[in-house]
Amino acid sequence: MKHYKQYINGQFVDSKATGVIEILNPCTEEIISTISTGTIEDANHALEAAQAAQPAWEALPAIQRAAFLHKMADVIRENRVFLAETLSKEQAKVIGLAQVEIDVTADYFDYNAGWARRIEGEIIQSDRAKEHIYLHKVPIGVAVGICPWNFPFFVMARKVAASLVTGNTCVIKPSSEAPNTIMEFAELIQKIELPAGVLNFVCGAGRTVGNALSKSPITGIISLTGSVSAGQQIIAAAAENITKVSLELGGKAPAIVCADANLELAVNAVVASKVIFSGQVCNCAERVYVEDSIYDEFVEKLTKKMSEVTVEDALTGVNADMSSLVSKSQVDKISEMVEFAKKEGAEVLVGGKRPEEFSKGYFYEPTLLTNCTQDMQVIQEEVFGPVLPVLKFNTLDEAIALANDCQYGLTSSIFSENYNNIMHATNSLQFGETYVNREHFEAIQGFHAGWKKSGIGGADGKHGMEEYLHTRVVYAKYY
Ligand SMILES: NC(=O)C1=CN([C@@H]2O[C@H](COP(=O)(O)OP(=O)(O)OC[C@H]3O[C@@H](n4cnc5c(N)ncnc54)[C@H](O)[C@@H]3O)[C@@H](O)[C@H]2O)C=CC1
Ligand SMILES: O=C(O)[C@@H](O)[C@@H]1OC[C@H](O)[C@H]1O
Repeated sequence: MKHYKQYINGQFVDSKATGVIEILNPCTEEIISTISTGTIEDANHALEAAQAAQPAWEALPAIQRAAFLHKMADVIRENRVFLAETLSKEQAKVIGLAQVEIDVTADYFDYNAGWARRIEGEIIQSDRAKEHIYLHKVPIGVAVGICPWNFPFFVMARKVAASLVTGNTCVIKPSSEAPNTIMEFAELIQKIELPAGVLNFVCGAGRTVGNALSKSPITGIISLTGSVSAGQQIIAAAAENITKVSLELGGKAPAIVCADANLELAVNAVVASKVIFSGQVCNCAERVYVEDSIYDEFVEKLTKKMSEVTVEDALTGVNADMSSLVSKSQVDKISEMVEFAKKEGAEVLVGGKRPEEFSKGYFYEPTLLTNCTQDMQVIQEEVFGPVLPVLKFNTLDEAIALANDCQYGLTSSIFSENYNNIMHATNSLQFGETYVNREHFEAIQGFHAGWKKSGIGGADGKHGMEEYLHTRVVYAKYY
């Protein structure tokens, strides 16, 4: 069985930690690899390597830094099937979606390489004669990327590509639930001869390795994708040095379905927004508000569609819609939330339990709940699984108020054929993203950013790239 070492300063090295974390295939519960529990010394060693490598990396013309990103994209494409299988096995992502994640990640590196010639400053008119005010955009220094397990490979690229093209060096900490694909990538890119220390990968626990990366004075920016609780702990650790944070945390996305919506389209989009990666995505539809006059018809169609969702082994179920959840703790959490919702009065129309046909794995049935009320736990707290609660509304203003009654503010959607409804909703929903008549999923050239407890800062596009830049202002007086 493979043991992944730490990748620090251009070398694969053993951690001094004696403990290992076992990585399971969630569908079979078989141990497929191990990583080190990691140490604070590993984290500091990686940060020191990144710090030492940074001035020379920044000094390279951006177009030369971008050339390395294109090479990373090429390596991913050359190994696309192997990487997709690795990803599918370590986290139970259905193979089709795993392949999409790998392919989009290659595109992401190419896309970010495209910023090389577009990192632009400004020249501003001064109030003084013979003076120019220059705004320079400069790298922050060392970027730390702390990754989640749900889209581990893509999210790693989000942090690496934007930080490297802007002239930062980078330390990545993969999630201990799904480090394999990232660590295989670390091995595969050896052939591109990236200067040592520019990109480092340190595995280990969040509370030790992640914490050390977050509180070090070397770290210039910490980008986390993960839970609210990890975000809060990282803010506390970053407070010591007032280190910049960019946090993409949880979500509780509402989907609003108006009476004038195209119901077929709405049903398909809502289900797609729920079952992608078994509902374990921050974007996923977590609650649906349906206008009273179409409620029965919509729920009937939704029941049919949710009943048709197929659940299979991630690697062999080539056409499956979803597979196992990522871990025992995820399936236990979701089972408890559904049981609690039932106690609070919810009615289960589809699913509501672990499927009997799997003797191993952390599977949970696609689940549809009705008879829900706004104050229930399943409406207020993130489920992060294949559970869809449905509620009724009478007016659009009521639906918007219910949607906004939430601690999160990442994604949301509205289904309507009425331009005024759509404009009113998109202007009133307190969410970083609103999708109109389509499923919830962002584009690499957009800006993925949550409001409220969903985060600070954001990723993707021009604004995501600029997260990794400081502004230096020079007042240049001449005679
Ligand atoms: N927004 C998102 O994309 C994600 C949200 N989640 C939510 O979080 C829940 C728990 O999943 P976990 O894997 O435990 O997520 P988590 O938030 O604990 O882990 C995400 C990453 O943060 C690291 N981390 C955790 N605590 C840290 C700390 N104190 N300092 C520095 N790094 C730290 C972890 O090692 C991991 O690499 C899920 O049920 C889901 O609700 C989980 C993964 C992704
Ligand atoms: O769920 C999230 O927060 C992210 O991990 C997710 O990864 C791929 C999607 O594009 C992101 O929103």
